[in-house]
Order: sequence, then structure tokens, then C-alpha cells
Amino acid sequence: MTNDSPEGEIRALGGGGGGSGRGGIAQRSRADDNVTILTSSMDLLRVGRSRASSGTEAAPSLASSVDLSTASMELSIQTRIFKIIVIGDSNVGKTCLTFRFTGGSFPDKTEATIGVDFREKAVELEGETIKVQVWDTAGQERFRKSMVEHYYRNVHAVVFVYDVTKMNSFRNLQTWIEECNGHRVSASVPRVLVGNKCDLVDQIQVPSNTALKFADAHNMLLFETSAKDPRESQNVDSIFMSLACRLKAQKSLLYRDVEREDGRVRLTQQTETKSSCPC
Ligand SMILES: Nc1nc2c(ncn2[C@@H]2O[C@H](COP(=O)(O)OP(=O)(O)OP(=O)(O)O)[C@@H](O)[C@H]2O)c(=O)[nH]1
Repeated sequence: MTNDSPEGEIRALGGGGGGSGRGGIAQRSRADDNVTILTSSMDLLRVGRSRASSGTEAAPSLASSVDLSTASMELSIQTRIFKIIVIGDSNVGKTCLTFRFTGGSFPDKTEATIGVDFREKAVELEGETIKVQVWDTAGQERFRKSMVEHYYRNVHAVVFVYDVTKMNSFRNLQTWIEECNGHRVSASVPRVLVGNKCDLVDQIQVPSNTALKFADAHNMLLFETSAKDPRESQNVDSIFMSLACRLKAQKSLLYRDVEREDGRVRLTQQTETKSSCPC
């Protein structure tokens, strides 16, 4: 389990968009919400310090430190971060799916996730490098209780996972969706449904058309896949890449419009760009 929580945050309110998963259906919607980038005061402090300790130059005045901070922020915001949380019953394969996407492999051994594990992957979309930050959440109630608020805070997209060989994990999706809605996650934040463990073909309990109906009713794409089967790795990638494409298409940052507000940098999204992203 890693604990490297993000430093700067990108808060993108709203979601939706298109794409298609295996056997899935595309639901398209748009949101024009603003994108707000908050850079923590810790960043300001760190920038001030690194300049002060850089050797020959005298320690900066407050004014020059702030200028430098702004420059640094402008640099750091070049890389956008999309926070995607992965939710579902314990043992459905959330850890393995996130491993497959970020590391390209299936872990030999996993243990129940406690709290959350962060995994990150930089992806290139239409010439822009975007960090897809995947939050692998705990499925067991006792390991997630104190973390739930953090999961949903400023989330950009949600991946709901069930195990195709466990009907119960599919039935419980309703509870996971209610939890998500209960944490004020806007209906416009893109959500996808993933049926994992499709390699266990003899044990499948959840028929594809049942899952499709459910996904349709909840305005989600459906992906049926296997974190274990290497032949499915592209399909696993497309779960996260389709979300990244949708988020990128919606969020156009105008870097010019930088305002300072109590150590915060706010970038206002004024227009929605048309994307030629293939997803
Ligand atoms: N056959 C098969 N087994 C899988 C697949 N994905 C995960 N598993 C197995 O399912 C078990 C649970 O996987 P995890 O990824 O740890 O499950 P989780 O949803 O993260 O569980 P929690 O951390 O408790 O919430 C492990 O034994 C995995 O090896 C898959 O696609 N196919």
C-alpha cells in the first residue's frame, strides 16, 4: 500500500461524455462546469524554500517568492491529474484491475486493501500528458469506514466493479451507487461499470444482458473483462483511457486566466473544446 497522496489538486466539477466498452453502450452527456486548480500553501512554502537554499542568490523577498510560486504553479499545472476511484465489493478484483492498468501486469498475490492505495499512470492524449490517478479503495467495510469521505472528494470519475462469477457482487452495486450519490458526486461525473474475472468462463453467474440493462439504467458504459488474462489488457486500459478521454474533452483550461486568491490559483474554463480523441 502506498501513501503518496496528491500535492496539487485539480478539481474538475462535472463529467459525462462518450466512449464504448466491450459489449457496452455509449451514453453521452456534457457539462460545462468550471475547472478549478488549487495549489496547496505547502507548495508555496516549498517553492520559497528551494529558491532560498539555491546557493548564490540571496533569500527572496516575500514579493519575489510569490512571483516564483506563481511561475511554479503555472508549470505544475501543465500536467493535469484526473482522479478516478474504483469501487465495489471486496475480492472483485479492484486491486488487480488497477495494477493491470498502471503496471501492465497481474499481481501474484494481493491482500485486502486497507483504506486506499494510489496508483498513477501518465498517459498521452492528443499531445497532452495527463496523470490518471487511480484510487483503489477498500471493499471491506471495516477497512474503508474512515476513508469514505476522501474517496469521493473532488473525484473526476467512478469505476464500479463486480465479479461476473458472484451474483452477490452484482446485486450490491446498488448499494455502492447509493453511497456514491450520498456523497454528493454529481450525476454528471462519468461512471463506468466493470464486470471482472471473465476468464472464469465456466463460473459466470451474471449474464451480459443483465449487466447491460443495469448499466443502461444507470447511464454507464459496461466493460466485461479480466484483470488476469493478458489478452484482455487492452480492454482494461480502455476502461481508464475512455474516462481520461471524456474528461479531457470536457475540461479545457485557459492558462491565461490565472487569478490569485489566498494562495490559490484559479483557472477558469470558458469554453469546451472539441476533441479529436479517438476514444
Ligand atoms: N480468475 C481471476 N481472478 C482474479 C481476477 N482479478 C482478481 N482476481 C483474484 O481475485 C482475488 C481478489 O482480487 P483483489 O484485486 O485483491 O480484489 P479487491 O476487489 O481489490 O479486494 P479488496 O481489496 O478486499 O477490496 C485475488 O485472489 C485475485 O488474484 C481476474 O480477472 N480473474
